Amino acid sequence: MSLEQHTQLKKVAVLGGGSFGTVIANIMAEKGIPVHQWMRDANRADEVNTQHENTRYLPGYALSPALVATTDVESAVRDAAIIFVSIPSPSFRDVLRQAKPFVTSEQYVVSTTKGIESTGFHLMSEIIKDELPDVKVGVISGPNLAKEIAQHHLTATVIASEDEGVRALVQEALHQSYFRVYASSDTYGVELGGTLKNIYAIAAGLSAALGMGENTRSMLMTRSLAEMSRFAVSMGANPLTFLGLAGVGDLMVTCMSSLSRNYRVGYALGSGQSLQEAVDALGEVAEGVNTIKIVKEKSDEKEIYMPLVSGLYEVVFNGAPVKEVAGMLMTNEQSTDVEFVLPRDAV
Ligand SMILES: NC(=O)C1=CN([C@@H]2O[C@H](COP(=O)(O)OP(=O)(O)OC[C@H]3O[C@@H](n4cnc5c(N)ncnc54)[C@H](O)[C@@H]3O)[C@@H](O)[C@H]2O)C=CC1
Ligand SMILES: O=C(CO)COP(=O)(O)O
Repeated sequence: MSLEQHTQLKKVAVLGGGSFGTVIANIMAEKGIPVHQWMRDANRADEVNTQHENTRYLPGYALSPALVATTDVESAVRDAAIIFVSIPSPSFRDVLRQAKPFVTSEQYVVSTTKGIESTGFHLMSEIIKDELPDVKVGVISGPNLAKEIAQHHLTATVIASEDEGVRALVQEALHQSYFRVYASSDTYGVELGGTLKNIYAIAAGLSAALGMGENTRSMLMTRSLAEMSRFAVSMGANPLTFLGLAGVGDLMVTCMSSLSRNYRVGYALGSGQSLQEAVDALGEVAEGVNTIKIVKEKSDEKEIYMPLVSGLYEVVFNGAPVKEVAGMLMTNEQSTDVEFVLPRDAV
């Protein structure tokens, strides 16, 4: 479908009834675009349609009365110009398969999910291409705490796609007075940025719970950026993407806000809870927990130097004391600040 044909957005679909799916759907409903949000829970759909609230994931936030929720995936997806998929990574492929019989090659499919499929290291854009090889694909990512968007705090995101039409249409669909959408062609880098920062948000929550200071937090965030861009570049991403909203922008918000679920998991661990207790208390997805494991495995396999990931893995999954791990990181071999300026092996 050409861009001209798309410009009147007659219908958009959002798959997922959680906090992010709901705010993305609501942004478009508020500007008059017909939005069909698919969710599996019939009571929740009924609540969105009649009370205009999602009390499980966004309690206390009024939703647009124009937002239509449904449990029928066919009616949600059929004839939608864009299908946003906002489903946690472990279920992403399964939900795409449910939608697949009703999706045509003219539709655009855009992931909002910040995670990696555990078997085979697939990002969500790769799963879309795998399951729906004929559609055009995009991802959105950036510093986008759902509850702040629901309150209309000024926010920006990135639409990344190799296809100009996808980028333009998503900008048109999501742009709002409080929501600005920037474009990128580095799909893999933007997607990895959103995914990897969840790991470091857990580390930031841990260090906050242990009363570490602001110097520590700045060091942690900056070295996290160095580590995540090193990993992403070795996987084929553009390092400059990490200077943008989907890199440093998302890293900052997630490492600094207690609204981040990943940060909260880290904080709970640092306060003495077990991983199971921390995850159970959250009741929502914290993608970073699985991502630590998946990225640790991949970095070991590809021999990518990721001391923060290795240390965090020991803390989260093997019960290593944080202070001991932090001590080891501080006494590691000497290194360089920005390795794209002075390579690591130059010291
Ligand atoms: N909440 C946020 O602030 C942001 C979240 N994201 C990303 O968006 C993705 C979705 O996150 P949230 O909406 O926040 O998660 P959430 O935990 O709030 O909700 C997850 C939703 O997915 C549904 N779901 C899970 N498995 C399902 C299945 N098999 N079939 C049907 N529905 C299923 C749940 O019922 C729930 O409605 C995550 O990857 C997250 O990292 C991205 C930006 C911001
Ligand atoms: O990705 C997010 C903000 O950009 C949300 O982070 P959490 O999944 O940690 O809540």
